[in-house]
Amino acid sequence: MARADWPKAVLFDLDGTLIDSAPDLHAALNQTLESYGEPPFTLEAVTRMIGAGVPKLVERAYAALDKELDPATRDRIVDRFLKIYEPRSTELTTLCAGASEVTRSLKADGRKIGIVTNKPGHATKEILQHFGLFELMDIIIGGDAGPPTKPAPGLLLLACERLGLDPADVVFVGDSENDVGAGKAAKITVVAVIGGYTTLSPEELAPDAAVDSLADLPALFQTLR
Ligand SMILES: O=C(O)COP(=O)(O)O
Ligand SMILES: [Mg+2]
Repeated sequence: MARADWPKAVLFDLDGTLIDSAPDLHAALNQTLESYGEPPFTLEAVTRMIGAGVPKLVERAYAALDKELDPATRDRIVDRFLKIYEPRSTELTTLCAGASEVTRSLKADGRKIGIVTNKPGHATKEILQHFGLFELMDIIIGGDAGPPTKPAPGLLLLACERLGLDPADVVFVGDSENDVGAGKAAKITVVAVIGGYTTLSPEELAPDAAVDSLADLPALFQTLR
């Protein structure tokens, strides 16, 4: 039987799914690297490093420079990166097509909506405020919320718990292998928006369903019910 109230909540990944944040992450990473005397990366190279949170972004940049970081040094670089990134996190960042419309229309339909991102919570909230999405969200879980980051299931499960919902009543929408992995581990239906920050093909990503654009989500939910 079709369940018009399913899904009860739609959780969204942030970077590469609702926002194109790579240009600001790229600029902030290069400024951080420059401050340590390291050379810059191209936007394309940095885009491939995004998706697993800031500590991994820093680790991946140094790995690409053939440098290993001890945890204390990495944490210092992460702190400097965040000091540079946070005040400029919406300078070049744009909303993905349909992000504002689809979140508003799902909410108007009576569904809960939220964000589950590996990006730290403070930067996440600032960015959502800037784009007028903060007030709309029923739940915002950042990468520093406590549980291990995606692809582990903990951030998604924390969102479900705080919403008081069973994972079976929730859909997660993301762009990368971290999102698909987390959704599957949490037993949450996971939809991939094609064209975000991943080097994998849709077949390799293997989500429960895929859409070319955020605007296709409401119609997809009808077919998944
Ligand atoms: O901060 C990141 O690297 C990724 O964040 P995301 O989980 O919103 O894609
Ligand atoms: Mg993402």
